[in-house]
Amino acid sequence: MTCAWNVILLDIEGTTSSVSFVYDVMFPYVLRELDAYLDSAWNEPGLAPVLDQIAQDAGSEDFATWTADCTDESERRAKVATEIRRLMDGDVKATGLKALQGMIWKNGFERGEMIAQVYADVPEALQAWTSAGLRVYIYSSGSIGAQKLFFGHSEAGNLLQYFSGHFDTTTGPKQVAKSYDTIAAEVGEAAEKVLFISDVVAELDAAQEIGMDTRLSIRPGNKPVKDGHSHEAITSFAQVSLG
Ligand SMILES: CSCCC(=O)C(=O)COP(=O)(O)O
Ligand SMILES: [Mg+2]
Repeated sequence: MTCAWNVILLDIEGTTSSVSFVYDVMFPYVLRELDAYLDSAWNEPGLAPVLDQIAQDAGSEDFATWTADCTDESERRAKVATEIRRLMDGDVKATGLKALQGMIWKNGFERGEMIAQVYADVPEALQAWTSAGLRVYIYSSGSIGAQKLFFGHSEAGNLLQYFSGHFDTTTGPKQVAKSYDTIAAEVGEAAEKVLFISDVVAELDAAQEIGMDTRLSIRPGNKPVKDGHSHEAITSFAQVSLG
């Protein structure tokens, strides 16, 4: 059997998994744990680059410059917590925020306080696609660390074995065509050999602009999509026909 694609690239929220799991379980977990996490992890070396990224996302050079007006560490921590809450209120998909969320979710997934929801057709499709010789990658606004925690602790078990790799916003914004060019180059395929599935038309438009094939994911609870787009819609991965 010859297949139209060599690679399937997947979004998470609204595609493999429900928007409500992210908004009603994962984001509240971050808001609940944020202050305690910042207190306990403040001096850990892994936090420093994330704080620099949060400062850069806010338009500053680095964390030291961004917090130059703070008189002590508790003021610096409070400034970070306020910024994280502001970004989450606006659902901003900033790279630093996403990295910090991933670090906070680590405890939740590893202690079994959260188990990632995936649609029932997802594990079956991952199995079928990889058995057919396709490579599957994730491209999500969630950090690569968060993606690995998520699929490593799903209600269908550890699904990481199915993925050949992961991309997040460190590759570029999801609504920008150049990001998909970079991904095609990194996975070593012509854009035409990549199928991208997402719930967001602007992301699909960007992928289509460079020649990727696309499917619009329609799942319960997704934001309604306006007519007039040029993407075939699917309600289940079982509708992806390998030819
Ligand atoms: C494990 S990713 C958690 C969900 C998340 O934070 C997010 O922003 C998902 O965005 P997507 O690009 O997958 O729609
Ligand atoms: Mg999505």
